[in-house]
Amino acid sequence: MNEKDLFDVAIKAMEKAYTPYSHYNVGAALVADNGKVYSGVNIENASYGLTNCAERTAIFKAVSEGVRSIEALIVVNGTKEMSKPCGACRQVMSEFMGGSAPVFLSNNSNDFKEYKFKEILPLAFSDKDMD
Ligand SMILES: O=c1ccn([C@H]2C[C@H](O)[C@@H](CO)O2)c(=O)[nH]1
Ligand SMILES: [Zn+2]
Repeated sequence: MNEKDLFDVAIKAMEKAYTPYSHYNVGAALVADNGKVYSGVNIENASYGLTNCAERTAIFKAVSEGVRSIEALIVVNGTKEMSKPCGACRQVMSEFMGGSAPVFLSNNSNDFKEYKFKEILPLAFSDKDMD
């Protein structure tokens, strides 16, 4: 699965985003250690702070099926602006991603910026060595 395939999965997943408050749709897709691909969307709430981002939804779906390591992750959104995961999601990523694992930040138009995880969360508070 390359970043283009992962992009297609995330864009398709994004149709299911639940965003009655912000109308800002986000989709995420990841490749897990078991070879499977998991997707997630943002899920908002009338109590705004309880919103779960697309990235964490995808990660929590994977981990709840036994995944403990994420090999690659992409984030798309419904606009032309590139996605930027929030701090909470970056911290959750640090639990399951190695420092060199690729994170693709994208938009709705198949533009990519590829980062190593450690580039988007330097000095991570983590149990692991971020290599
Ligand atoms: O990387 C991001 C940034 C924001 N959001 C969501 C949270 C909220 O539903 C909406 C606006 O912040 O976008 C994500 O899911 N992922
Ligand atoms: Zn987030």
